[in-house]
Amino acid sequence: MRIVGLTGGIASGKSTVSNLFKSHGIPVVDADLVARDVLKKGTGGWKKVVAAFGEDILQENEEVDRPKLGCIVFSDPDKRQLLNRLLAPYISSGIFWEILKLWLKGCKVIVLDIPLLFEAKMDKWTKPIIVVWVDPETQLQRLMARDRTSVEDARNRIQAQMPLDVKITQADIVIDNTRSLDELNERFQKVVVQVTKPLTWAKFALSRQGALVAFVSVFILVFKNAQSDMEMAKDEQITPTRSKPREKVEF
Ligand SMILES: CC(C)(COP(=O)(O)OP(=O)(O)OC[C@H]1O[C@@H](n2cnc3c(N)ncnc32)[C@H](O)[C@@H]1O)[C@@H](O)C(=O)NCCC(=O)NCCS
Ligand SMILES: Nc1ncnc2c1ncn2[C@@H]1O[C@H](COP(=O)(O)OP(=O)(O)OP(=O)(O)O)[C@@H](O)[C@H]1O
Repeated sequence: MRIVGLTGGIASGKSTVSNLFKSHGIPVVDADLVARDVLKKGTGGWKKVVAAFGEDILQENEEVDRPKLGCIVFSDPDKRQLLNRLLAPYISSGIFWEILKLWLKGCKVIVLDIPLLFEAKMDKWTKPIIVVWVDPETQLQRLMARDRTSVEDARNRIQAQMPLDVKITQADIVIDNTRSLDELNERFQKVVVQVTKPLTWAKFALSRQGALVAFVSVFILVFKNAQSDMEMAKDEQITPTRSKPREKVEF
C-alpha cells in the first residue's frame, strides 16, 4: 500500500485537495478528524487535557470548548506544546488504526492529510509527500474569511506551524494553490496520475514499505521453520523408532 503524505499550512487548501482525492476514489485519513475524536468527552485524551487545562475549557455539556482551547494554545507556545504532548500518542494510534483498516480493505493508495506531518515527524512513513502551498497574504485572507477570525488570531495560528516555505523544501510534490479552484483542479490532475502510478519493483524494494515487507516475510519464514523444527522434534519424542540412530564414534 502506498501512503501519500498531504500537508501544508493552516488554510493552505489541504482539505480542498483531500476532497479531490476522495472524488477520485482515493481514501483519505484526516488527522484533524482523528484529533477531534480523541478529544471527545470521556476519552483518554479528554481526561488528560481537562486535568492539565482545568474545567474552564469545558462547555456545559462537558465537551471541550474548542474555540476557547484554541485561543489559549495558539497564543501561548508552551501551552500548545503541552496540548500536543498530551494528545500526540492518541492521535498517532488513531491514525495507525485508520491506516490498518484501509490496509485490511486492500486499498492500494491512501492519503494521510496531516497538518503537522513534519512537526510530528510522521513524514518518514509517507511517500511521496505533497505540500499544498499558498503565498502568505492569500493564506491569511483565506483563513480570516473561512474562520471569521481577527488578523491577530489568524497570524497566531499561522505562526504556530512550521513556515510553508520550509515545508516545501521537504516535499516531493508541491501544489501551488494561490490561484483559482479551477487551476487547482488542473494541477491536481497531474498529481493524481503521479501518485497512482504503480511502483517499479526496484523502487518498491528500496522503499521503507518494501523493507517492511521484506522484514515481515523473513520473520514469517524463520517462524515457520522454527515451528516445523519443533513439530519434528515432538514427532521424534513420540515415535522414537522414526528417529535417526545417533552416529557412534568408536575409538
Ligand atoms: C486547539 C484545538 C482544540 C482547536 O480546535 P479548532 O476546532 O479551532 O481547530 P481545528 O482542530 O479544526 O484545527 C484547524 C487547524 O489548526 C491547525 N492546528 C491544529 N492544532 C494545531 C497545533 N497543535 N499546532 C499547530 N497548528 C495546529 C491545523 O492546521 C488544523 O488544520 C484543536 O486544533 C486541537 O485539539 N489541536 C491539537 C491537536 C492537533 O495537533 N491537531 C492537528 C492534527 S495533526
Ligand atoms: N484555490 C482556491 N481558491 C479560493 N479559495 C480556496 C482555494 N483553495 C481553498 N480555498 C478556500 O480556502 C479555505 C481554506 O482551505 P482548506 O479548508 O482546504 O484549508 P486547509 O489547509 O485544509 O485548512 P486547515 O489547516 O485549517 O484544515 C477554505 O475556505 C477553502 O474553501
